[in-house]
Amino acid sequence: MLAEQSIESLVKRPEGRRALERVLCNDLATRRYFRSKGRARSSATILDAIPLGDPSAPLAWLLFVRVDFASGPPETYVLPIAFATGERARELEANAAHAVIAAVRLHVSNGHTEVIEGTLIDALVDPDLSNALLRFVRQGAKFSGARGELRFVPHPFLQNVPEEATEHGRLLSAEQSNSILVYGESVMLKLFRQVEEGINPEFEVQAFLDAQRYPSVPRLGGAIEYQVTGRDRTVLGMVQQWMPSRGNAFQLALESLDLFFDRVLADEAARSGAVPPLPRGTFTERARGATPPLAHDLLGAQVVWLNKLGQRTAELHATLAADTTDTTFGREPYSTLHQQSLYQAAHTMLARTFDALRRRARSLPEGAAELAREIVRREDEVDRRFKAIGARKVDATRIRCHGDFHLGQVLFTGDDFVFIDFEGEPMRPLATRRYRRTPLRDVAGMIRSFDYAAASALASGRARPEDVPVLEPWTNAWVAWAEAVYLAGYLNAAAGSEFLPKHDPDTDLLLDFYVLEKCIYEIGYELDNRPDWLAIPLRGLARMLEG
Ligand SMILES: Nc1ncnc2c1ncn2[C@@H]1O[C@H](COP(=O)(O)OP(=O)(O)O)[C@@H](O)[C@H]1O
Ligand SMILES: O=P(O)(O)O[C@H]1O[C@H](CO)[C@@H](O[C@H]2O[C@H](CO)[C@@H](O)[C@H](O)[C@H]2O)[C@H](O)[C@H]1O
Repeated sequence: MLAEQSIESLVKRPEGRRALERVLCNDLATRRYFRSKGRARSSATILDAIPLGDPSAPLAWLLFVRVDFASGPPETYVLPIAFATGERARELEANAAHAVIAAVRLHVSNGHTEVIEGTLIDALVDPDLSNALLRFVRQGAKFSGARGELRFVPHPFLQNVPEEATEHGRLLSAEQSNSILVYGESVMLKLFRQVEEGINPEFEVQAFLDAQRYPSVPRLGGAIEYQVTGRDRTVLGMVQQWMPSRGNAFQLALESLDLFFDRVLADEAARSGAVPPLPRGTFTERARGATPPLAHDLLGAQVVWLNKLGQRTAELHATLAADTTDTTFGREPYSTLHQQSLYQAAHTMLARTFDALRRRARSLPEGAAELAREIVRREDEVDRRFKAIGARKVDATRIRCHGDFHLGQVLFTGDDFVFIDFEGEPMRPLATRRYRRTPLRDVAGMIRSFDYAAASALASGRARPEDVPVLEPWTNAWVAWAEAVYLAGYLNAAAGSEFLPKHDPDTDLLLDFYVLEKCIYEIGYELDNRPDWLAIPLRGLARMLEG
């Protein structure tokens, strides 16, 4: 139990602070947003502590905590903390255990010493703080810590949303890379958990698309910035339009797959062992060929939405590729040097990921352990596939992209799609997430996502175990046709655009490289964050190596 005189002395007095730092060093590593779960931590240091609200009685403290590791660069996280006592503390311990950080005993002296026991919590679950945060943005509030200043900056969209419509903030979910507070039905605030000095790609791309009046993203409502004197400003959070939706496209795909499973199981031929032929050829050949009646039967109504998703993806890329005076956007040609560096980066990621698979072989979940053992033997084969990217000059264009494009980043409004989360892949350093790349990298991310949706639908337990062998070949066909229809929608809408390679073999080469690269990234991501999902990219990789 932590013991101090007040929360202020806990975060400021050297002894209190050191005890809190020891607690945080362990606590942070258990959070979904903590990036380097596989690295040995050496210590945590509170770099700054900013009182939120009236400095003499703050609602919460915003901590900047640097975590150091046995080797490699440190990481800094943002953590709003508050003290809960009595009924409130007990309620949180029972119903929101994820928000609890530590038990605290305060020895408060007001003439006599009073002992108050309570709980240190992640303050985002406190409705008073969530409501105050949006109020701070509306007011353009500023707060100071020992090192830096916190600034809340409103944008016009928020000024036009009446206060009554945003009265009650609620924390969306604890299981995200970042934390989201939703206010009524119209506004949300996202707090980025990892602080990296430099420009935040999500805010930057969102602001660019907002300025271009691009319709398929939420409007930007404001920002939360932090600045240490003499250093670059860091965006810690942003306010955005909340888009009412029927869920994300991953959920939509799962619903479609459920219906699809019913159709397959109702089919006599399928039940007696008939398997569908898989489409042949390269990515572009499959997409450019006519969609056969079988694919229409398999996909049902999804043909329409997959095609539209492809079209909307191309429109997003066309906006990101637009002529602009902003030198961090716009187009750049491919060069052999760039192609070589793509190979080097993929080679390094492959080696690091496969090393981690080997190191953790004993602790892998049952379904993944055997697959992992087999796949690590094929490292050279994967590496050779990556090497193809440098074998000849590719005639392609690089632009700023979404960066971590998958079905979960697409909201389905009922008849259309909205794109969110332009942060890039959270496992990569900030600077590399801002590079210009071929937009086919986003397309490759989406292609991988069809495989994820199909694999998780099969593993969801909805299908009876004895039906899984019947469903498997049909599910593979669903994935192949979903890919082809999505890509057809993309290629048609992007035809003639400068961001699309002029020649299909170049498109195929880039897609092949990036689908493989995403799959290796996913292995690393699942290993660190969701080992129960690890079998999905491992199987995906095995299939790619067969194909
Ligand atoms: N502007 C928005 N409108 C409606 N829902 C949203 C919006 N932004 C995010 N969400 C919801 O929050 C979830 C997590 O958002 P996301 O930006 O992907 O967070 P993270 O950065 O933590 O990955 C999304 O899957 C979606 O359900
Ligand atoms: O959504 P984030 O920005 O946090 O992205 C990370 O987490 C994703 C999972 O939440 C992960 O996506 C992988 O799982 C998805 C299903 O949950 C699937 O749709 C994606 O295709 C698959 O890559 C993403 O890779 C990671 O960066």
